[in-house]
Amino acid sequence: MQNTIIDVEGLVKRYGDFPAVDDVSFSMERGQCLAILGPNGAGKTTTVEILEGFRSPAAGAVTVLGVTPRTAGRQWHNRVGIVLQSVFNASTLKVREELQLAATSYSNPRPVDEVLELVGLSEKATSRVGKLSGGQRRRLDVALGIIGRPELLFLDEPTTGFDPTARHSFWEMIEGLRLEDTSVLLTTHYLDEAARLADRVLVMAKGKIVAEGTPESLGGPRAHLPRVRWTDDKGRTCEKVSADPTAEVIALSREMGGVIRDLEVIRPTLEDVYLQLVGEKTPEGHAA
Ligand SMILES: Nc1ncnc2c1ncn2[C@@H]1O[C@H](COP(=O)(O)OP(=O)(O)OP(=O)(O)O)[C@@H](O)[C@H]1O
Repeated sequence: MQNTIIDVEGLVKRYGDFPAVDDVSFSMERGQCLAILGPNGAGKTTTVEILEGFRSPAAGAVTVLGVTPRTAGRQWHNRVGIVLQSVFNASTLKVREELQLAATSYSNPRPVDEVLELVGLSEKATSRVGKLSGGQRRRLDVALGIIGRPELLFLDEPTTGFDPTARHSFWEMIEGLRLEDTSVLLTTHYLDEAARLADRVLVMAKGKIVAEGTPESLGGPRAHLPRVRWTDDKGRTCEKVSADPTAEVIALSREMGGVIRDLEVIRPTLEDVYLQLVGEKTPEGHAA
């Protein structure tokens, strides 16, 4: 079985003259969860829609599961699960019926009740699709994406509209699917979601990849250094980036005669690193 399941080389997509995706290359290995992050309009959905076969590239080469998505046949579609960014589902069916109908398209679908349980919709099995709340509809979208037991699952902003409990259940569900070797390509604006689920992260901005790495290494080692923050004797907030915060705190404690006012040691989250990468935040505070 091949290990590279997504291979993108020099991908370009223009809308008129506007380069929505501008010479993007990356690959994804089987079993990985890859998160594509980036501000609104960065080109994430356009890239993913090309990988899903919904759009044609202007230039570049794309293979997904060894096949060019735009011309892929039914067999390929059976191996791929897709949860689009927003889906208008005008179905008049009940939730279980909707899933039963979807399951008939696949050769080896998951049992409907198992899927209902996985996405937390068992109690809504007999409700009409049109009567679901926004978050419940989103769970149904995810259920429709996974019912065919896909090898590769595309999730475009899957937890938008979920309450915090539902998001945590969703993450556990994805972790469960990954234990069954499902590869996942995720786009999300929730950095905690990417940090929790992804092995690798790509950051896109203005149609290009501006950074890539693991959630722990993105942006280089300096971006992950902890900050020691405190209030000095004049009431000013001070901050120092340090590879050795313990030494910093000991030195400060000596200097300040024991108690360090408002002491905090802050480890940058993926969100902090991301915001610096896309230029929406500069390191704050002033050094001592
Ligand atoms: N069908 C279209 N016609 C013209 N321009 C488009 C079309 N679809 C997207 N664009 C433009 O291409 C750029 C990239 O859009 P895309 O939807 O890929 O971004 P995104 O990173 O997914 O954004 P978001 O986080 O808001 O979903 C945007 O500037 C958008 O306005």
